[in-house]
Amino acid sequence: MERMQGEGEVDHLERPSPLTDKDKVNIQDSWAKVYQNCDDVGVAILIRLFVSYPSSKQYFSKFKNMTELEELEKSAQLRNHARRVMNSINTLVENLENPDKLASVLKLLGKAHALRHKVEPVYFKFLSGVILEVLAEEYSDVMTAEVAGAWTKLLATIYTSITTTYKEVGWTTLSSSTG
Ligand code: HEM
Repeated sequence: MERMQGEGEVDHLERPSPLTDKDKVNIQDSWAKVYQNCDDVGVAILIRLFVSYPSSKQYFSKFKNMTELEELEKSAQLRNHARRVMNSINTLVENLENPDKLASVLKLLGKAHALRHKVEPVYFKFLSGVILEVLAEEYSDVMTAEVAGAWTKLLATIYTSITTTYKEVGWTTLSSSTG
């Protein structure tokens, strides 16, 4: 069953605080391990999103009607998006010291998802929660409370930046005008 919107577990994503130097090192070190299994982890994250929040499949023309897990796992569109998500996160992690680059990558992402793919911003919040969940499960040795805290901050920054871009491109007007 679809999880409820606005669950407490992801509420903290709305209150980002700046990354400390220690946070940056924690993110980079843990990501280096995760990124070694880029394809598998990316697919695991997206599958978890689509299983926990089935309505998130609506945006993907090729698998929006798929319900079988095995079928979903094989979808080229799912695997491509998994790779794109992982590569984008990799770019962000590589540029933690470069706020201008971070801002421009996030702005492009926000624009593409708002204007081209028309994804409701709440799905970015769901995806952030799912990323934290899957990393905690699959990399429990690496994801100490401190490391998880650093990731929570980064994901909160991503979410805030995406929602800011959505507002800039007029998403509020768009959704209220279409009911
Ligand atoms: C951290 C979060 C995310 C990242 C980094 C990300 C990244 C990307 C990238 C790089 C692309 C391809 C470039 C483009 O079209 O501009 C893309 C396409 C797309 N994204 Fe995302 N995405 C994220 C979250 C989401 C979410 C939450 C959804 C919907 C539930 C979504 C739906 C889509 C769709 C439908 C496409 C087009 C797919 C296609 O053409 O096959 N994305 N995403």
